[in-house]
Amino acid sequence: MRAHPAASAAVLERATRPTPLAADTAQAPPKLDVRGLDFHYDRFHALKDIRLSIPEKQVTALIGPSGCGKSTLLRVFNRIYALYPKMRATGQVLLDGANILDPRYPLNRLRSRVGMVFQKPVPFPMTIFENVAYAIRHHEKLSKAEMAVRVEQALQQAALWDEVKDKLGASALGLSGGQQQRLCIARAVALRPDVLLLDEPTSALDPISTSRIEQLIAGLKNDFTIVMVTHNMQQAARVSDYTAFMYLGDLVEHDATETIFANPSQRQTEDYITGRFG
Ligand SMILES: Nc1ncnc2c1ncn2[C@@H]1O[C@H](COP(=O)(O)OP(=O)(O)OP(=O)(O)O)[C@@H](O)[C@H]1O
Repeated sequence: MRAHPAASAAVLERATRPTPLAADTAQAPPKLDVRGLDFHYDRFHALKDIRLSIPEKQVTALIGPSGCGKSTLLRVFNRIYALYPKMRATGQVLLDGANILDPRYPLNRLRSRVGMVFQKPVPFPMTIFENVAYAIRHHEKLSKAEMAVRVEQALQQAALWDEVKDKLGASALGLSGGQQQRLCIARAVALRPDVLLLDEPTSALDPISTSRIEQLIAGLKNDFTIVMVTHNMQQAARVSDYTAFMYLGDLVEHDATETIFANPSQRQTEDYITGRFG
């Protein structure tokens, strides 16, 4: 078995850090439980009978070649497709046991429980404070003092507070790309969701900002269940506890990250992580 050298180094480095044993988390009920999920863009069958258990307060990475369905799966987890009549999902995605694909599951509730951060940071054209407060106001009525505390908490959680505490009234558009992405993370965590979805959160960032976001993710999993799409296998190896490999709409293999990178059970996974395709 020939694992990707850089990814192997990252796995080795991680091995020195304490991570919960797979057996521990396997006993806990999954936070998200995907059962027989199929997804169609009109006639195109983009996800095929996906079955996947996502453990609570762990980082699960979705990897695979371009077009395999990673972003589609991530977007199903907060039902973005519901906006488009020709897209449909069948099967079940249970969040704490309740099927979020059921149209009776209120979209507002889903959006407050499952937050999403996109590839390119998209701050609103308003102040740094308002970027975070705006999201909270949509879901909760807080006093001015409570709001100030919540905004500070969210910015602290996103490791941005120290850099912006003296300019909360300045435009968010004046922040650097890496700071803007952390602001988007602050906006998402401000709602105190259970699950954070990260769609290639560092692909538009420089290496230093990328490293800050990776450190941030390692801390955020104390509070949130994280599902992350990444093209960067070293990043998956460094940051995630579990990795799911997808190919042409199928979920080929899902296991502890160490296992996927050091000893995958499927040939396609091995070929992908050793750089033979993708
Ligand atoms: N809005 C859409 N309408 C029709 N087909 C789509 C749409 N979005 C995605 N697809 C198709 O669904 C498949 C999965 O796309 P998806 O974006 O989920 O892949 P991905 O693994 O995230 O790719 P990438 O790594 O390039 O972002 C692809 O074949 C894509 O062309």
